[in-house]
Amino acid sequence: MKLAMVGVGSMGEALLAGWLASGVVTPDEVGVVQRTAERAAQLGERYGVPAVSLPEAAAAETLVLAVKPHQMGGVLEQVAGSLGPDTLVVSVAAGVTLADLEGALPGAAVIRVMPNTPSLVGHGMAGIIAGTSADAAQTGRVVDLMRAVGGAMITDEAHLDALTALSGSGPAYLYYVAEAMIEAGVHQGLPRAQATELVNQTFVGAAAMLDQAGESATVLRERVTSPGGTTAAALRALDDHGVRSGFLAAVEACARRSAEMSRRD
Ligand SMILES: NC(=O)C1=CN([C@@H]2O[C@H](COP(=O)(O)OP(=O)(O)OC[C@H]3O[C@@H](n4cnc5c(N)ncnc54)[C@H](OP(=O)(O)O)[C@@H]3O)[C@@H](O)[C@H]2O)C=CC1
Ligand SMILES: O=C(O)[C@@H]1CCC=N1
Repeated sequence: MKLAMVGVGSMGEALLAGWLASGVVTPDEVGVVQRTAERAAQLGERYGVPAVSLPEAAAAETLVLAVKPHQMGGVLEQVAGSLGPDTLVVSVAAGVTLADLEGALPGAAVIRVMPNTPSLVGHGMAGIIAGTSADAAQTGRVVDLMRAVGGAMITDEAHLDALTALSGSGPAYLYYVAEAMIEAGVHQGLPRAQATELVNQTFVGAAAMLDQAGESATVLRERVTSPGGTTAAALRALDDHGVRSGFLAAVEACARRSAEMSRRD
């Protein structure tokens, strides 16, 4: 089996769907392990991927672990007993360090990835950290998998809390801003459906500009901001309400929580 996944919830399904849509793997090359038979059957219907046993999954070329951090200890114990000699283990869990993974799976090739849910639509962003036993070809294999569903950045574990606070959790901040803008539009008297279409398409357009216009966020913002005009009034209100410092505090809190989750003392 080319790719096995243990835990296919929000993040696991985003990766699975993105990988299958990209063609980097086909359904017959994948096996999934889920806690309940109902969820496994749902994934089978949705993606044509078979449910496999944990020992079968543990012998796959690449084994992706996408359970919640607190569920990882039990899963690693089970995996340790049946890990294939050449199986590459990829964990996407926040707060489960390379030392935790390598301690539970002595000698195994392990790679930590911090992905995000836009992988579902091929616009993910992932940080990748190779463990001590992972070789360049194995790291390259994970880079290829993550590039198939978006961007990939090789980094080191010292930067993972900050990376988690930007790209791992970041989509949630943007959905939060989108929700707030839609609500503001409704307050201005727009029907909710219209406010939603206006905001969603504005996000799509602004994101495409960041991606394709070759200009910084600062330059793009300045181009919208006519002197003495409407945007300047809006940005002044955002500053007055501490939105910029709110983002600084949010990113700090996220990175701090990621670090806390990584500490076992
Ligand atoms: N959500 C996100 O945006 C991101 C999440 N992550 C990481 O991804 C991991 C998963 O998060 P998320 O997808 O949000 O969580 P979910 O709860 O949505 O998914 C976890 C999945 O694992 C399943 N599961 C639990 N225990 C087992 C087991 N022993 N064997 C097989 N399957 C099992 C759960 O099944 P059941 O529901 O039946 O318990 C569930 O489907 C976390 O470690 C998180 O840190 C990383 C980056 C972004
Ligand atoms: O909220 C969490 O803990 C996970 C990790 C990054 C995004 N979601």
